Amino acid sequence: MLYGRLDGLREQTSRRLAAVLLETGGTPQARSERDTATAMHTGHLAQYSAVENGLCFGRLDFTDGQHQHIGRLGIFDTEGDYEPLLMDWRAPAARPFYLATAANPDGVLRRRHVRTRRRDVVALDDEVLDLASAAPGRSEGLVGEATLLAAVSASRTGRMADIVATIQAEQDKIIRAELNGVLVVQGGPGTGKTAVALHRAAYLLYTHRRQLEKRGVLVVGPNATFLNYIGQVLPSLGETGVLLSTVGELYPGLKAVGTEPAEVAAVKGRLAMADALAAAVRDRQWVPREGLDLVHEQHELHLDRQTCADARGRARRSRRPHNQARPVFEREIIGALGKQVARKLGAQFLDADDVADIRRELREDPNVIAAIDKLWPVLTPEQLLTDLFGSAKRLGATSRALSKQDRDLLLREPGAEWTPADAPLLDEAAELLGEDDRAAKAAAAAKRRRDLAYAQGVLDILDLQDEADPDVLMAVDMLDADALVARVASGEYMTAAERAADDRTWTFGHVIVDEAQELSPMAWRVLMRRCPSRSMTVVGDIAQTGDLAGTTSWQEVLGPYVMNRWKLAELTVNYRTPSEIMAVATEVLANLDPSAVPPKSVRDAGTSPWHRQVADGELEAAVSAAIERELAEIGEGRLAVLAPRALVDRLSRGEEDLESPVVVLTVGQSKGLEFDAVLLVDPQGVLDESPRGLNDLYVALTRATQRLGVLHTGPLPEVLTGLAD
Ligand SMILES: Nc1ncnc2c1ncn2[C@@H]1O[C@H](COP(=O)(O)OP(=O)(O)OP(=O)(O)O)[C@@H](O)[C@H]1O
Repeated sequence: MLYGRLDGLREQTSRRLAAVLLETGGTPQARSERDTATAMHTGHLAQYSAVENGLCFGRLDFTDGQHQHIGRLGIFDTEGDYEPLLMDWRAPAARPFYLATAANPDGVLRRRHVRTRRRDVVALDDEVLDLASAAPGRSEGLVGEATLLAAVSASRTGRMADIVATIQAEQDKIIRAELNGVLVVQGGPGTGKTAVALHRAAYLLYTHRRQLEKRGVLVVGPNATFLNYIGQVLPSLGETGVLLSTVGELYPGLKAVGTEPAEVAAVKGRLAMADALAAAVRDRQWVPREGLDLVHEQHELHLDRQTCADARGRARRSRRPHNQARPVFEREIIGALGKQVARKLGAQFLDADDVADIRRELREDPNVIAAIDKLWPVLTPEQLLTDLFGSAKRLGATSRALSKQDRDLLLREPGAEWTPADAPLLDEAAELLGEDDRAAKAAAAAKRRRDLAYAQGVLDILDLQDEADPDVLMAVDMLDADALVARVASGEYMTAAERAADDRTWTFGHVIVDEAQELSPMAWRVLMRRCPSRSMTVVGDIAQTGDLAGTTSWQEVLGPYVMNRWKLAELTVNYRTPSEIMAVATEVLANLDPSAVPPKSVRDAGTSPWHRQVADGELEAAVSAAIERELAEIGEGRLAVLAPRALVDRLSRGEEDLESPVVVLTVGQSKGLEFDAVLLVDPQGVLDESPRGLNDLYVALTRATQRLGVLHTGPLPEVLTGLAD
């Protein structure tokens, strides 16, 4: 019945969309309403196809004899009295589905989980919430245990799936937490932090749609692979208005593909870089000790040191960003030069118009422009950083913020590719420099003239073609070039997320940060600029911090922005890693932080993780053999080989992505991901590779949902002695 309704909705919306698209003409307001209707119907159609799988996944039977079905979207009985036939999982009335327990049934008599494949029901799991089943020790507070265990034990596909059918109570509280303020979600590996973050985005958009639709929601992840891994979840929940991005991609157009030593990235991530960049900008506002000579139309002119210093002082006191302060500087310099020229011509013979002419000629003289460019150059963020990192002398100007050692680390060959750690610096530089928007405005005006000419051309052609029948109303009768350009340029068809992706200064209604422990202080500055309302969800695990610039304390990163006004929520149950593997990982965690409490696994795998020592020359062969054995064990699933960077190329098996049966990755690349089986090669190498080697080892051990094997050539690191030979 519900699928029948869904088909009906789809058909009705298609018809409405077709009708709107056929309409033409009308007032500008009618046109704008039409555009809104088009966007709305298109959005609904996308949502209807997104919810096709698992449309209805639950049913609640209440003690008063009523019942309610729960699903991916709300469907109402439009013929009768508008009763909900299917309740959206995000609606308040659906909450008991996630929260009711035998001890606290909230009017629920029975909770049913419905599992479907395509449009067929394949399984039902019922929980009767009566006192008999509330006996202690029966289940550990898990809701819908059978369905949950089926979900967590299923083979992985290489893409993350949504968890709407089995959200657990501690997760539900976070997903539905209030919109405002900063909420930190701390939880061990596999506790569903990523899943919770994404479902929270869907929940917030549903509950605060009016508030959030305009500014959009941003979800930040650590790298493109991870974003690819989680990319399907929100569409499967029917939400398309969320921008998924790395911090680097928030700087439009940047391809941060370069690599660099971890220590260099660590320096770039430090807060001191903000002061260093401010100093680097000031350093470009030059006052030459001997002044500057220049020639203007046969007049030999001289800008003395004091004149330059005064002009610089004026421009700085304007408190505008560097490029926007340049017109102030220019006005001062032109004024000073104008006086010199006037004196040479005989000031007493000149009137105000002559003086204005002199100034204009000065402003247009390439020699004068070149002189001003030397003293106060217009700079792009890219130029500023390239010049700074390419010169020990320029780096010297930052010595108040950076030590000699830091500056030596930053020095690099010109032409090097941008790295992820450069992205927050470019963004910071863009803030300090501002845009000299005179050029941009002129370019925009020129573009508009071209667009208008083009639009007129299009309309002329349409007009010519239709000359045959003067009685038929044509596009040209209703649309002039102006309106055509406005319609295309207004971006009315774009969602907030699409517009935000191209705009460095866009501010979001809510920002969700995943793997937040990895972000450097400079990256936090970027995110805070994008979220002045400080409505944020910050998700991570400080025991998994691998980046040297990353954090080991939430207060440390958030304090500068919200002091202690942030809330902490914790997740304690591990849905990914079986207890046998978690026992090994717990040993590592205890070495990392003796006070840390490991998350509790929901299930046993029934097999023990293993290790094997092999001779160095036989490593490749041993890895291949182990891959074959493990693949035979996991059948449909995915396997990852995790190794130190130095070994990854040696072990790589050619083209592969997350959906391949086997991938070879560094531990850093595997962060946030999961696989049915994991082969960890050379754990000692992982430990030696970074000062945060223990954290990396902890991450590597907690990626598997079923099986874990460790291959090593040297002795087994002491923290892993719990493994079976
Ligand atoms: N309530 C749930 N029902 C079903 N599966 C769940 C639930 N919660 C989490 N999972 C599953 O557990 C796995 C781990 O979740 P997720 O990747 O969100 O954890 P995480 O806390 O982000 O882990 P890490 O810190 O290691 O990145 C995923 O496969 C997720 O689908």
